[in-house]
Amino acid sequence: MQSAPSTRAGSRLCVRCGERKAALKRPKTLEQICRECFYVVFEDEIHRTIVDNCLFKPGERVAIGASGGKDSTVLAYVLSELNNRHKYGLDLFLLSIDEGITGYRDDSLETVKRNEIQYGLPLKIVSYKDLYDWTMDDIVKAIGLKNNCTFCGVFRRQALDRGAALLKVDKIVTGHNADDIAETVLLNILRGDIARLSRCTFITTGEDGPIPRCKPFKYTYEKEIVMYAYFKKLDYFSTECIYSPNAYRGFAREFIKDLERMRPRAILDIITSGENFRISTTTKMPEQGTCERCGYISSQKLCKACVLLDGLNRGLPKLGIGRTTKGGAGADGNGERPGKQKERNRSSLQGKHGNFDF
Ligand SMILES: Nc1ncnc2c1ncn2[C@@H]1O[C@H](COP(=O)(O)OP(=O)(O)OP(=O)(O)O)[C@@H](O)[C@H]1O
Repeated sequence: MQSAPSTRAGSRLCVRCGERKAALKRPKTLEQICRECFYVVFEDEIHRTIVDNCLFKPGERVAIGASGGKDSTVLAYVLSELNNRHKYGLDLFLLSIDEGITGYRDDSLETVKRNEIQYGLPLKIVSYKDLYDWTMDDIVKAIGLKNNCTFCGVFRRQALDRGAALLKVDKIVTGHNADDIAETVLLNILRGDIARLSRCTFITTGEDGPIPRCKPFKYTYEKEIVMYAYFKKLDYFSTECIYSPNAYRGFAREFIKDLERMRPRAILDIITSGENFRISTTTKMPEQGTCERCGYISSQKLCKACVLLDGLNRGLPKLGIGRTTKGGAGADGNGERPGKQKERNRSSLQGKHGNFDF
């Protein structure tokens, strides 16, 4: 269901081509441009981001994390266009994680299945039920609405890696956009999460982990993604997750939207600030190892997913939430006790959908 974005352009000519009537005011620059020029600048900026940051090598297999939402749908569409146009030589796949959220993910997966046909990209779906024997519906029954995003974020992160391994891809790309990254910078500052602050602006992460992840929309504004999807009539699913009442991120989001209204560059400025933070050399950072139980990357004896699963399976779903557990991955950002550097450096994996750090 697509609602019309506000495009607010007058009857002037496009400032780029000077020929066609302007159809929209570009949110990033406030230029009045026509639709055709908007497509060109939007796609070219993503192409430049890909080339300037050497995101891909010819011949690579790349999984697009496809939720059916606007960001990943536009990413799948634009990436396959650019791949053909600029001959990147990539083998693209859609990778969807079915968290088991009735009335939300089942519907959005139907959109991804249509995208599979529309864009001619093979789709792989991996479910929490198969991987963990728990769906998010089951988890919410056990833990309630508070903190469920922690489970979802931790489990999705691993599920994407496991799905990517099944597809034998070299890279995962996600639809995280400039607004998402600016929010994450702000939230990491507010939570004092230095370890995450230092890497949340990286365009590629996880190069030391199982499969690197990149964010080709790092500099792409959410409003422009919505406009692009709307004008191109892309088929996407636009309902918010029924289990994600993450108020803290919501406030950060609203704050950034207010700043953007006053100064469109604010989003890029926050990202630049995040990139330029320098972490004191005396700050202790977590050391990367592997989980003793499942072998997944972890800075603790057990990875966060195993700690959370332990809690669920023992009927103690709050185990691993908001408190550091002995021998297990530590505190979640929300339940954090102040002033404990060691804990603050650990994961606060709670994002809009729990996925703070890609
Ligand atoms: N269930 C999923 N399966 C595969 N990839 C996912 C899934 N959920 C999120 N992602 C990936 O993580 C990115 C950021 O997810 P987030 O939950 O923040 O949603 P979003 O900003 O609304 O993005 P989208 O509009 O693509 O849903 C998505 O763009 C997508 O690439």
